Amino acid sequence: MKLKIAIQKSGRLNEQSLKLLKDCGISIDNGRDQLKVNASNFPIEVLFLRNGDIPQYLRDGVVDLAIIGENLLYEKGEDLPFVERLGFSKCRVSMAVPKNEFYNSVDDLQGKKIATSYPNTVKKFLKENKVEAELHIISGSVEIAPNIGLADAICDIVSSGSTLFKNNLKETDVILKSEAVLATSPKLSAENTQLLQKLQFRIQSVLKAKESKYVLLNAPNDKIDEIISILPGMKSPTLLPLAKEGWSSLHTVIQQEKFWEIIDELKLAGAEGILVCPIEKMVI
Ligand SMILES: Nc1ncnc2c1ncn2[C@@H]1O[C@H](COP(=O)(O)OP(=O)(O)OP(=O)(O)O)[C@@H](O)[C@H]1O
Ligand SMILES: O=P(O)(O)OC[C@H]1O[C@H](OP(=O)(O)OP(=O)(O)O)[C@H](O)[C@@H]1O
Ligand SMILES: [Mg+2]
Repeated sequence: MKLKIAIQKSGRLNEQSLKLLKDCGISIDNGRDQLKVNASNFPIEVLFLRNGDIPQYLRDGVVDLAIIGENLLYEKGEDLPFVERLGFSKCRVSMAVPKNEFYNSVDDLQGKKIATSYPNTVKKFLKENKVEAELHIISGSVEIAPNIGLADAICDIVSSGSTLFKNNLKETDVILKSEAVLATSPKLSAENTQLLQKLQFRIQSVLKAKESKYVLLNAPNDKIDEIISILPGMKSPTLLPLAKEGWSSLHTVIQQEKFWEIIDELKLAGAEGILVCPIEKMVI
């Protein structure tokens, strides 16, 4: 009994997918050019594959799981389920046209030429908007297409927007937002579903820890109640007496994004020596 997980052989998702497995305590020693590796301490085999091939492998049950972009599921695997969002490789799939081109609405794409590596995504978008356009399917460097006269518009992945900017294009419509997900095969066996649950538990502990911070601070005892009222969602923080008479140390876990919102309030309320530490795993 062993799970087979596909991850991208090389490219945007490869490094962070491997890091996630490592953070889950799964050791894989992928020697150079090895396309199939067994973990030494978890019943899982990692297959390094081309991104675009992965949906079909999932469908056929050749692999049980895969780490892929949600956008690829939308393009090639709408029938395939996913069980976790993994929080990395966040991007969107968008339409774009030359910066100086007049663009009011999607109707302006009527009869135009659109270059893309994601034909099904574009077809769905055009159909929903009742627009007919001509597709040019290319496998990369899509943003160059309008500049070389190949197309009037493009549909591609946008993250920082710098590739669009450098190619004098403007984003006009966001078709979908995406991040890496853990997708599953519809043919997953009952035994492997159990293993998947084990893996998911580990992934959730890692993800939860990433979004949380362990905060320690010192404060005079008469300020502790006020400080606790500022801390979001805290039921019962740990309180320890300091050697200094009348002072305590307060320990708590808060969401990283909340921390910056409340730091000034904490200081104003009398908190001192505030330490913010990363959490490696969080088991709930
Ligand atoms: N600029 C980006 N920022 C964030 N995420 C991105 C970006 N570009 C791509 N992605 C995400 O990473 C995934 C993989 O992209 P990448 O360009 O590495 O591979 P690919 O060209 O789709 O596939 P292949 O493995 O066949 O080369 C995409 O499906 C998308 O979800
Ligand atoms: O908005 P940005 O931050 O500029 O990112 C978007 C770019 O990143 C991806 O290309 P990638 O570098 O993966 O090259 P590729 O075309 O070979 O896939 C995508 O295809 C865009 O071109
Ligand atoms: Mg790419």
